[in-house]
Amino acid sequence: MYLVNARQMREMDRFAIEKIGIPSIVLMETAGQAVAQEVEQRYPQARLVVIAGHGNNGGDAFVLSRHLQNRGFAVNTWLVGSEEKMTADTAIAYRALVQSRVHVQKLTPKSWNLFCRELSGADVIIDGLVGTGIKGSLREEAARVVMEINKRKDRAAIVSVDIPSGINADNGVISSVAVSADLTVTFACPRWGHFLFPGAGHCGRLIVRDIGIPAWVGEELGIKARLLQDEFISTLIPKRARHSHKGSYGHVLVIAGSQSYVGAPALTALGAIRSGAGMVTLALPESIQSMVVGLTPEAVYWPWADKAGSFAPHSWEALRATNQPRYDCVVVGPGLGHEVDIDWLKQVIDRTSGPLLLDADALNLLGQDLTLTENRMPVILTPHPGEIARIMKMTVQEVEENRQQIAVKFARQHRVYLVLKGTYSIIATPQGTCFVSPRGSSSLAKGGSGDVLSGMIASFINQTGDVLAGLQCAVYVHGMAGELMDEYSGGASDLGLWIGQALQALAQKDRDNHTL
Ligand SMILES: NC(=O)C1=CN([C@@H]2O[C@H](COP(=O)(O)OP(=O)(O)OC[C@H]3O[C@@H](n4cnc5c(N)ncnc54)[C@H](OP(=O)(O)O)[C@@H]3O)[C@@H](O)[C@H]2O)[C@@H](O)CC1
Ligand SMILES: Nc1ncnc2c1ncn2[C@@H]1O[C@H](COP(=O)(O)OP(=O)(O)O)[C@@H](O)[C@H]1O
Ligand SMILES: [K+]
Repeated sequence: MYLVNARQMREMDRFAIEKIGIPSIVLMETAGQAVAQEVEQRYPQARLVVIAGHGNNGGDAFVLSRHLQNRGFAVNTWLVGSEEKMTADTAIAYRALVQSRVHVQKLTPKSWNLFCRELSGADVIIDGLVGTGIKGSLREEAARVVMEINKRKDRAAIVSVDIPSGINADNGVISSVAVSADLTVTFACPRWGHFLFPGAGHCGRLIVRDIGIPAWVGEELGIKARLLQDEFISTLIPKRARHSHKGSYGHVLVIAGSQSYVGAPALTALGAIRSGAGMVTLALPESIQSMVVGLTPEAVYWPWADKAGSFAPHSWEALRATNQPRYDCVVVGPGLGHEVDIDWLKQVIDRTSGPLLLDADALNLLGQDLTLTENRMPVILTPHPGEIARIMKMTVQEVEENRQQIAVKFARQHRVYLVLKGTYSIIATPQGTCFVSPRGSSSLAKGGSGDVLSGMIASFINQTGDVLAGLQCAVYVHGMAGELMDEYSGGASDLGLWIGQALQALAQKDRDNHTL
């Protein structure tokens, strides 16, 4: 499913109207009906207050008001704005509502108290004040309305049309206030503002409804961002052949760990093992090997020269050995600590082949010289916002406010695959495309979950034989496993169990899709 900004949504609309010939009023009618259906299904017999602005978002709200009234709902509809400023389609939707003998009240200083009383008596409040057409911060009257809506949050369900009013659909920024919705019904495809914070935190449950714009329009318009979904991921999950052996599923090499971070290599190995890797070798500073062995008996151990509990400066020379097995994907970084230096990393990069994933402390080293991976492909970087901020010499806030642009620009410029981790992780490719995973949970907001993800990425790259597919599977399944795990009690080392459950759920989905 495509993920768009406000301009791209307008272009999709225009294409549907001008090139396909769907009249714009039909799109509005379909959009309004779609929200009406969602409300009818979820809140039967509710008393509704519908709030409409004079833009097309308000037009959608007028349409849904008419349909819900026709289905027997008690609806009070308010216009916040003026009839004169309505768009052509909104004016049509408004007239149809009025001519259906529905009284639309106008919000004025005089009617304000009545408006507040009606809000207090509502079971469901529909927010059609402003959608993707918002400019800057909400003006005073709209902001007051939003605050009144939010005051009823405990007593009424709040449903936003397209996007909660006050959120910038391009970047999720809230300049002043925004509606805090329980349910948001959007059309055709989601907008970035639904997945970028703080806006994303105001959407409640997000429903995407088809309004008749064919999916290929996104491709036609060159839209490069997509939201990952179960149906797509279930087709990527590699099948296990009955007639297979450990060599069939790839060999992962993890170069990680130090005295202070004994668990990190173990968690990375666990991520790889629990998601189907055939073989995992752990290269560790010699002195910590005995501690890690007890944590992951499935791994093969490769002790490297040690200096005070970290990799010694020349420990990379282990890679010179001529009798090494073939490693299909290499992970460097989890728990390295601060003792290794950039020359050590350079040697490791130069002396390994195949897909290379740099995580954690390896990313901090890479920040000292971004040319290190220039001649090495493919390279995968998995920073959290703090790590990319350090690499790019920005603040975490700057990163979080520009997640999409930073991920895409960095991946293109440095010709790497980048996973910008976070509540909705973004995968960006060297070609400039990007993918957002809607999956995840606060159960993952704990030390070590990123280490597990790195192992999963390597494992899925090997099993799918494709870097992008491996990244998509790993990030998505990691998020699903987090959703299945208890938010409080589940830790990174418990993820293994839930990875299995997530994979089974996806396999079932794939079977369902192929059953007539
Ligand atoms: N394919 C789809 O997805 C379809 C989408 N559709 C719908 O169209 C919507 C987009 O419609 P749109 O372009 O008319 O803009 P919209 O969101 O109503 O905002 C403009 C209005 O907001 C106002 N306003 C602006 N800034 C403001 C501020 N700071 N503070 C206060 N007010 C402010 C502005 O007022 P003005 O400045 O003009 O006085 C104007 O009235 C989209 O979200 C979806 O619901 C469907 O109808 C069809 C298919
Ligand atoms: N609230 C959340 N919702 C979804 N995913 C989350 C959340 N918090 C953390 N995660 C995920 O958990 C992982 C944490 O990685 P990271 O910060 O590198 O942890 P560590 O370095 O301790 O292993 C990332 O994949 C991130 O996307
Ligand atoms: K809205």
